[in-house]
Amino acid sequence: MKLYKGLVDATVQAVMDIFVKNRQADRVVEVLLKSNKKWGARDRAFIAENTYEMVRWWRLIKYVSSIDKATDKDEFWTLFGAWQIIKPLHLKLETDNKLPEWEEFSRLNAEHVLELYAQALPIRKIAESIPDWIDQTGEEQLGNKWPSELHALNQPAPVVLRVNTLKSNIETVKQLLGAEDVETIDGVPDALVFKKRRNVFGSESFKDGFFEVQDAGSQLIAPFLDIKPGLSVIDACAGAGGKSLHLAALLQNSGSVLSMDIEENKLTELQRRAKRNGVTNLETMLITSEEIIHGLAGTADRLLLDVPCSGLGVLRRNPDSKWKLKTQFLETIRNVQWQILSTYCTMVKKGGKMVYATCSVLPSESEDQIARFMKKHGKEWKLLSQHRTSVANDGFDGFYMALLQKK
Ligand SMILES: C[S@@+](CC[C@H](N)C(=O)[O-])C[C@H]1O[C@@H](n2cnc3c(N)ncnc32)[C@H](O)[C@@H]1O
Repeated sequence: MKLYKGLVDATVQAVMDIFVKNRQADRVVEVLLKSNKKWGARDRAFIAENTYEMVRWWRLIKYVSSIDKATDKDEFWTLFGAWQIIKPLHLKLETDNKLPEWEEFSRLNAEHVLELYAQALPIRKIAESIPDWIDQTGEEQLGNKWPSELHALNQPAPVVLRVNTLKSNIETVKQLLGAEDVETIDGVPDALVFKKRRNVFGSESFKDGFFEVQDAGSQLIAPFLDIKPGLSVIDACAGAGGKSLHLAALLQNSGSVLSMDIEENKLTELQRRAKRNGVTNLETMLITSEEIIHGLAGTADRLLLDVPCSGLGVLRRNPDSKWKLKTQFLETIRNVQWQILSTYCTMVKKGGKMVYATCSVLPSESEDQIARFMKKHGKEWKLLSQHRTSVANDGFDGFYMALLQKK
């Protein structure tokens, strides 16, 4: 293993910013990589990979370093060094684990680190690096499916694209990106996945709106809503519009998409993306009170409720969220989900359809909410189908979707 001090220092600083200053990992990496134009592609990959790996395996790394709470830079260097010692074993890589003889690594005893690593392996919450309460909740709610799901959620996610059929098609995008570098995905008609990780945001075809980056599981949600050209569709938790853009493409720019959210900045970003995507049938609306929802009663042929959730189905993309999530948040967010589901459903017309979706592996945010809804509203609603994607089973992020029809 060849390490360069400047790159290690940058990585150590990034990890410190994430854990000490409580900054978001993807933002920290983005800003850091922009700050030094001299770094080449390999340097950037080194910093990004090692930062994400350390965030992902944080509890394990602290355990093998015998550091409970790191606050100063020396400790972060030690944690980095410990990760380099166990990394080849833990990620099954064919690289050696000998550290350079730098002063910064002088506190580390490689033999002891490896002993502690062997001790950690049988303890799932440490070996899989997850807070006690998430491990316990996962086990309670997923039973024997939890260990494999948790393990899969700790693997880095592939880069998946959704080809924007308003502007291009899968064959053209394949050629533009290099047909030998991408693959199609069975059952997800507009998806292309990179064989090797690649940053696509700088490419001309991205700037031209030929594709968006969107996980395969997420790409199943808009079609699940049974979209046909000409329909009027509401996406009530639209965020920055990943699924709104897909809905507009499935409508072939006919009918209408009304994208709503409670956060204005997300809707502004959505409008920017809609323009790049060549979307012409979409409007945004900020939700400022429940009156806005009542005012749209009975207007939608289709309603998407992509509700806020724990994000425990997308941990491989946002590994820092496992350290930031708190038990109390789960309780609160379930109430918000229920509130959205039971109030916003009034926007659907008779005979219209609604999809309730989460990016959580937990039934309490997903199947249980729909079961509760059907118990209360079974006279007015029919549950047509439910579907779950699983990182362990199909390699897609962990999404849940339920399709309901208003009688
Ligand atoms: C899972 S995210 C949506 C992701 C988005 N649909 C996409 O595909 O990119 C959930 C969204 O719900 C929004 N939200 C939270 N509470 C809400 C509420 N009461 N009504 C509507 N949207 C809400 C959040 O701001 C967030 O953007």
